[in-house]
Amino acid sequence: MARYTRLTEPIALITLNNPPVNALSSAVRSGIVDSVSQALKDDQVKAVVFCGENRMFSGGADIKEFSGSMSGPPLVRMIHSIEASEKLMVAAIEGVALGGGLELALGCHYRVANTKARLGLPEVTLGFLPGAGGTQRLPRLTGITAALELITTGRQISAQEALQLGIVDQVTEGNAVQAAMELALSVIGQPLNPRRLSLRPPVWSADVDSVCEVALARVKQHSRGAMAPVACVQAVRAAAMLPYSKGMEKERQLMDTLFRSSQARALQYAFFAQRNAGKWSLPNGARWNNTKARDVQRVGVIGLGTMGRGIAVSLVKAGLSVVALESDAKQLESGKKAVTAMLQRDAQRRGVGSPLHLLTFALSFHQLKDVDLVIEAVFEDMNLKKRVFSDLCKVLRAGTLICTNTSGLNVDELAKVTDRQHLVVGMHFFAPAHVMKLLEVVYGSRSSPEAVAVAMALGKRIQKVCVAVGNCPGFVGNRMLKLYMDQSLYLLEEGATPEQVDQALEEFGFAMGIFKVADLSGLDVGWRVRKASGLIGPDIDPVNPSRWRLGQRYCPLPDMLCQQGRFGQKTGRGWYLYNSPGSKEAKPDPEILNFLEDYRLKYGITPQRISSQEVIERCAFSLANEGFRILEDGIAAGPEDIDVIYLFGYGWPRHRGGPMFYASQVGLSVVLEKMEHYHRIHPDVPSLEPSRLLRRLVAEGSPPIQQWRNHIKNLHSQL
Ligand SMILES: CCCCCC/C=C/CC(=O)SCCNC(=O)CCNC(=O)[C@H](O)C(C)(C)COP(=O)(O)OP(=O)(O)OC[C@H]1O[C@@H](n2cnc3c(N)ncnc32)[C@H](O)[C@@H]1OP(=O)(O)O
Repeated sequence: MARYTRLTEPIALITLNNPPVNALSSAVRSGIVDSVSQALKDDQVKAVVFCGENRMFSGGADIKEFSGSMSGPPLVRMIHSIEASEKLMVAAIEGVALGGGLELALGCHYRVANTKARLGLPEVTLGFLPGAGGTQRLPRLTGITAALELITTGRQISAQEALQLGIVDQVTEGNAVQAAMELALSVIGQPLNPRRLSLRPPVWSADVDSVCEVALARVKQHSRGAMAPVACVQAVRAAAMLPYSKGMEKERQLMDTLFRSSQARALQYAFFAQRNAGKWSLPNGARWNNTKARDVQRVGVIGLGTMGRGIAVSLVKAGLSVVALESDAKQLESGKKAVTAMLQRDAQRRGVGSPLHLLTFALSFHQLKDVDLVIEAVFEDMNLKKRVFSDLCKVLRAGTLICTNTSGLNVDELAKVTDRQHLVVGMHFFAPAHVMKLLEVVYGSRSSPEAVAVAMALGKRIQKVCVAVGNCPGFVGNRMLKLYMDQSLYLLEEGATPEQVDQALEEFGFAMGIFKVADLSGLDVGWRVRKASGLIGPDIDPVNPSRWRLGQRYCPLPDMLCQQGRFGQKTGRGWYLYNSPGSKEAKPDPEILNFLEDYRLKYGITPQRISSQEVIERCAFSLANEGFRILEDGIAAGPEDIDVIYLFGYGWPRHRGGPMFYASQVGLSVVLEKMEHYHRIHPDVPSLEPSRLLRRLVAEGSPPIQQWRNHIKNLHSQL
């Protein structure tokens, strides 16, 4: 787990060996301690170089070990003894040095990095802080402003930036181990005390307090209830104010509180859930590791509206050739202008060359004849999409995949109009498609494993977090969203205001409440969908619309807003009021309060006082309850996939893990009890009825979320 090599020079090499990322597991730490002691005993050895197997220094502590009882040599003590050693210690950083990996390097007396290396202290993203001296040593190198930024965000930096900040002493284009050995030979014999960061005085400056205040305000605004970023600021402040040993004490105290917190558990769960999502499986047994994805180089994008533009930009940025098609010259011209501007801005920002040569604009389907895959991103209308699909089949080569960007239409129905049902899959992008990380890859009943593999690989290539899901109305994300939206609307009917619901959700950790999100997306989008699905029609009285449709409770409030031309931000009025159309700052609108009062009066609803707790329970538990139904239906492979979808597509606060994880943390029996309670009060809302799987899990003793898969009958995935 750590290999000791005695070189011909007076140098010993210690190689961390724990693929794939050389995580500092208990065995690796033991190996390091033994190797260091071997080097210290050898009189011929004057210096030690640390490196990682396969040109990967270290991805930090082994996150898998955090859920068990930690054994082996503690990281803090190990790093301390490396720093205190009388022999020269040099870190040769290639690949990544993250978390404990970077803390180990900070314990060395010198650091050399390859130009391609990336460094960072991402512990905050796992719910704690760099607790192996990172919060005390880094500020002593970089000063507190840079340390605060790096530690509270977990941002990874390039070797070049690390050099500018003083984190590494040298950057090399060549082999970092070789460069580290050369550096070691040139400094052997020089005094080590000035190189021991713990011996440096705190980088006190008169404005420590104000710098920390600013950082605290920033993290509080960004992280909405997450504890770790706040603790990171406190630890760095201690580095600036206290001697090293006292600062370390503070770091340990803060770490003790964070390490076993529910937030840390949620964030670590999210880390693995995100990685598990790539390990897709289909009901027929096909899986990520038994299906080959063929290469895709040229992609057609049909439709250059908001979604098509974002998709084209993502593809080009990843180095793929794109043929972007529109139906008329005017739309093509406006799409071309927008896509070109987006790509140019991005290239400028990243300081790279313009990739516009990868892009062709077209008006004729014939120009798609040589592409390997098409992503159709036309308007969300089944008939229009069907027309596009059948036209495509006339020009595409036999093996070309056809993907539809749809937020919920039936992929099987679309596939039926093609000559290649096995090559049709859904690709549900989220707006704006070049920014949002989530991609639901929807397999239909006829989609071949290869087609799913290709879509998943393409999604990964364009840096999306891809989740394979089955075909049902709304797939996973929007199927659940509908119930969440319904509950928020019922809460308005029953007495809440949009700001009250949004405030409760934002205090829970959502970046934006559901009504603000609705205003941002445009209320007309859902209105059109409801019209198309027959929920709104000529037989509905526009003045006194029915609150009962298709056999269940229905809230006509959003339709009534749309009738008034209140489409959200774009019209300057929606659930909130905006200074002007397109403006982003949402202000409570007294007109809406009057409108809600009149509405309740008209329908004889006596307004109730709705607590924030009820808002969260009805919204979050409804989401989880539908998630259980989705698992029973075999639409998602496991609870982790559902949570990943909510984390990356719907703004669910990461420190709460996702709706399924949240339900598991609150306790399944509590969720069941609450759902039974709300269903009793609202028998006209069938979705509030507890799902069968939730009942079964409670009856079977509420197993931990990692074991739910064993209790799901329809489940095909065995991670
Ligand atoms: C009071 C107690 C005191 C305890 C002190 C504890 C101190 C902790 C300090 C720390 O070091 S915490 C860990 C900090 N490190 C990180 O957060 C890094 C996490 N990893 C990454 O960011 C990435 O994985 C990567 C290293 C940049 C590599 O990215 P890449 O895209 O190339 O691969 P992945 O698919 O992400 O990962 C491959 C594989 O490796 C697993 N893995 C990655 N990092 C770790 C890790 N630190 N521990 C355990 N496992 C790790 C990952 O899960 C993948 O596994 P799979 O099975 O192949 O899916």
